[in-house]
Amino acid sequence: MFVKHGVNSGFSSLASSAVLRRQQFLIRSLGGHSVSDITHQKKRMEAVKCSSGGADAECVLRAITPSLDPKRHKGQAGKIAVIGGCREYTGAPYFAAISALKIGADLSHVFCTQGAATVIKSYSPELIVHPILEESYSISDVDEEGRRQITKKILSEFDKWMERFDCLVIGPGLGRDPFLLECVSKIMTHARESNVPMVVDGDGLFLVTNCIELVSGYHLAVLTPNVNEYKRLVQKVLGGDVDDQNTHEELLSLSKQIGGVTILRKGKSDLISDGEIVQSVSIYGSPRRCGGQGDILSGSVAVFLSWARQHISATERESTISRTNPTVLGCIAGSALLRKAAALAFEHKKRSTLTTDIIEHLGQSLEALCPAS
Ligand SMILES: NC(=O)C1=CN([C@@H]2O[C@H](COP(=O)(O)OP(=O)(O)OC[C@H]3O[C@@H](n4cnc5c(N)ncnc54)[C@H](OP(=O)(O)O)[C@@H]3O)[C@@H](O)[C@H]2O)[C@@H](O)CC1
Ligand SMILES: Nc1ncnc2c1ncn2[C@@H]1O[C@H](COP(=O)(O)OP(=O)(O)OP(=O)(O)O)[C@@H](O)[C@H]1O
Ligand SMILES: [Mg+2]
Repeated sequence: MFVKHGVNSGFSSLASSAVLRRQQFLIRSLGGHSVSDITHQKKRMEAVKCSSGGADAECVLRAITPSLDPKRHKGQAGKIAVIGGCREYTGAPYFAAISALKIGADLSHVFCTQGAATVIKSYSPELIVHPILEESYSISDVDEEGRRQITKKILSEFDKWMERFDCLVIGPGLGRDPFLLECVSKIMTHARESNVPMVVDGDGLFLVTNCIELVSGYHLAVLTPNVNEYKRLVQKVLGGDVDDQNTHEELLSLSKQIGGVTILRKGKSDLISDGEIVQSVSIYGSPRRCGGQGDILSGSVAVFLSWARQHISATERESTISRTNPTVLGCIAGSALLRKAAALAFEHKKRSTLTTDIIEHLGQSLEALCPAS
């Protein structure tokens, strides 16, 4: 074990005494690294330590959250798009998209199927909903050429908007319809070509696990697997079962194997790796495991990732935080905020705590860490 866990601490960083062991592990498990690679990794590891000697998630969250500056215009605090929502699921994309707004993004879009769109719009007038996706059942009488035309239209509709987004969230409530997933894989390819960051969750992970090239080597991609999704990823990429004795090493190898994609493994503690470092967030959350908490997380990570990128481009690369991978910072902040909000919601609602209650506490949790004025 090379990650030190602080009691109730935000996120625990690599203890300096563990750096050497970590280097040895990297050399053993990853192989083929030059001395300069290792030195670079060592620098990165040191970079994630706070000046106080023990970085914590709240410190990251505070650093990357932008102030409410009256000079800023609409859109500068973030434009997020969720790609998800189908016949079965309308809650998941709503949770992700509304969480992004509640945290402080200016605009939140949802790209979903027609049937899901009306429902999602009725949940909230704040969301901008695009009913562009199609599932196989709605085009069952369309021939091959017709399907090609539909795919082309979906892509051109999406492309009109794509470059305006600071981050995409791909997968909450997307479903597993083959035609729809095929279209979404093309959307992902376009987004990647345009360097648009993406958080892949839920059925997006089902898609990516079966077609790892979609994200492999893409440094602006974040995967947020739950226990099942992680198991499937490990089986596919590392070719074995999950090893609960070596969680950090396994996550590091998994991320490395997918070319440095950032992975947030959800669980009792959230573990985050970009193939170079491993961080854990273990702030006390809630004992309720109602569905939808992962969706809040994916929307939150998208916003914080965008803010982390803004923060890094606006500051000297000298501070500890600004030298850390923005995708990792986004994961740390998103995880910390969700857990705080879940804890607050549980204090009020106990056994009846639902995802909507947690969403209602996102603002209060953020305010406690970063007062608006
Ligand atoms: N209120 C809402 O709208 C919410 C909607 N949600 C949305 O639900 C979707 C799935 O996410 P999840 O978390 O249930 O996935 P996960 O833990 O892998 O599966 C659990 C078990 O179910 C099965 N299974 C799942 N989907 C299947 C399918 N289409 N067809 C067949 N089997 C399927 C799966 O089987 P397996 O794949 O392991 O064989 C496993 O045994 C995703 O879009 C998410 O965003 C959630 O965010 C919660 C709130
Ligand atoms: N055992 C646990 N103890 C405390 N917190 C947990 C536990 N498991 C998950 N969490 C928290 O809940 C969040 C959502 O994780 P979860 O595993 O429920 O995702 P999910 O299954 O994708 O959710 P969803 O129902 O939205 O799809 C994680 O970020 C994590 O912080
Ligand atoms: Mg999920």
